[in-house]
Amino acid sequence: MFLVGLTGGISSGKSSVAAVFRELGCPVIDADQIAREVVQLNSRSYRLIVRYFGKEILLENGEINREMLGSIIFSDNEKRGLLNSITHPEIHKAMLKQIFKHFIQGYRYVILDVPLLFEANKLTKFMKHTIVVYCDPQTQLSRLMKRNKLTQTEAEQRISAQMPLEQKRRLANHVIDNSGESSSTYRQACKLHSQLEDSLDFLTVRLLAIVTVTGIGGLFYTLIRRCIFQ
Ligand SMILES: Nc1ncnc2c1ncn2[C@@H]1O[C@H](COP(=O)(O)OP(=O)(O)OP(=O)(O)O)[C@@H](O)[C@H]1O
Repeated sequence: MFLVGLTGGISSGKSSVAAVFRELGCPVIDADQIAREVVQLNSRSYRLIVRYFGKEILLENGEINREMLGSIIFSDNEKRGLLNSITHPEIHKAMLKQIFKHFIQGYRYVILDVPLLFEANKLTKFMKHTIVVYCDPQTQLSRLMKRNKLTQTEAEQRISAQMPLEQKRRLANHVIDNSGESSSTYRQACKLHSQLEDSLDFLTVRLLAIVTVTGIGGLFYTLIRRCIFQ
């Protein structure tokens, strides 16, 4: 099995493309969803966040006010680092669990939907392929304004707070252009899915797993034989 990173810009169409891959039977691990799960009430990360950021960041129902936390760390590098050091290990652990589950289930590849894949950078080295969901600047702006009910200035501010989509496009080894109709995006995703399914990259990890399991099994067998026959 191998890992494929799916990323893009705000409102460029990552969720829409992820939905197509799911429909095609490919497992998609959603980093945003995991990030929400690891800070759920009374989890380890939750307790640490409340300890370091105070009860002011809680909503009335006791859950973390993610928007408030987001605005606190937006302009404070030290606090962002602290929050990342609390949540990232938990997020990575949860991701690894899901990756392992899909590996055991025999999937050839798994998609990791990580909006800040290139910004975070740490994960890219584990990705055999990277996909950027691109759309032209005008389309991205109008879709964002429409979806989030933002003014043009607000939407432009959100877009410019991220790494430029053009730059992400150059960093990726596959690009799905979502500037047009959904049907065009669907066709591009289907084509890429067949290409990834046909790739023999999945064999590397499978062979490695077989060699490891056989090696460990052989070692145990030798040890047991020695214990019995000595
Ligand atoms: N090909 C398309 N044609 C028309 N609208 C589209 C198309 N693709 C996506 N959209 C719309 O654009 C908006 C953004 O799409 P989507 O939620 O998939 O993007 P995203 O990259 O996951 O966004 P974010 O990361 O900001 O949550 C949604 O309202 C979606 O319905």
